[in-house]
Amino acid sequence: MAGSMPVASSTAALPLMEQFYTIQGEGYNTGRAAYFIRLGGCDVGCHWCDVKESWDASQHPRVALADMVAAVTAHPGRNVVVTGGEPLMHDLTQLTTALKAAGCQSWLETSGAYPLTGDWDWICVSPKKFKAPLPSVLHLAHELKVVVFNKSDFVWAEEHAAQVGAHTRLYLQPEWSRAPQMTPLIVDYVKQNPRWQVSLQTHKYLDIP
Ligand SMILES: C[S@@+](CC[C@H](N)C(=O)[O-])C[C@H]1O[C@@H](n2cnc3c(N)ncnc32)[C@H](O)[C@@H]1O
Ligand SMILES: Nc1nc2[nH]cc(C(=O)O)c2c(=O)[nH]1
Ligand code: SF4
Ligand SMILES: [Mg+2]
Repeated sequence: MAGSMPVASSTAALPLMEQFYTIQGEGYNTGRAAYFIRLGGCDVGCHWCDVKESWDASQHPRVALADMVAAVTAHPGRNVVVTGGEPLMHDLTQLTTALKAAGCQSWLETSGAYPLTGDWDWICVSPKKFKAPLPSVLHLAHELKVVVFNKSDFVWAEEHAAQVGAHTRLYLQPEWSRAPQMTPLIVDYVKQNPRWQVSLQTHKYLDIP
C-alpha cells in the first residue's frame, strides 16, 4: 500500500536566504529589537523590490526549523520577524508553533498574496499592484503598510484601507529610491488624513541590516 500513500510535503525545513538580529526598521514596531528570518521564494515581482535575491527559492538552502529557532534563542531578543521573499508561499504553521514553544513573539511581513498560515502576534500586510492581496489576509492585518512610488499610490492606498478591519493601523512608506520626492508628499498627506501614519525604512538611515 505504500505506493498509494499521500506524500506530505514537509515544512520541517524552509528555504532560508538570511537571518540576522537587528532593529525593526518599519511600521508599528519600529525601533524594537527583532530577529529576522528571511525566507526564499517570491513571484509577486515588484520592480522596486529591495531584496530581489530572495525571489528564487532554489537559490537558498533548506534549513531545519529547529536550527532556525536555535539561532533565534542564541540572542537576547524574543521578537521574530518572518519575511522574505513572500513568506506565505510556504506553510508557516510549524515555524510559528516552534517559535511560540521557544517563548518568541512572531511578526509577519507579507504582501498578502497567498492564504495565511501560522499563528501570529503581529501581521503587517504590504499590498502590491503586481499581485493582489487576498481579502482574507487584509482582514487579519494589524498593520497595512503601503509603499508609495508615485502620486497615484495615495488613491490605491485608500482602496486597500477600505478593505481592512477597524483595528488596522495605516502606514505610508516611501519607496526607497523615490524617498526624496515622495516623503514630503506623504508628510502632507498624513497631515490632511491623520488616520494614516508615516513609516520610514529607518534601518537604511541607520545603516544597519
Ligand atoms: C522585502 S518585503 C518582504 C515581505 C513581503 N514580500 C512583502 O512585500 O510584504 C518587506 C517589506 O519591504 C517593503 N519594501 C520592499 N522594497 C521596498 C523599497 N524599495 N522601498 C520601500 N519599501 C520596500 C515591502 O513592501 C515590505 O513591506
Ligand atoms: N531592520 C529592518 N527592518 C525591516 N522591516 C521589514 C524588513 C523586511 O525586509 O521585511 C526589514 C529589514 O530588512 N530590516
Ligand atoms: S512581494 Fe515583497 S519580496 Fe516579493 S517582490 Fe514585492 S517587495 Fe519583493
Ligand atoms: Mg527589508
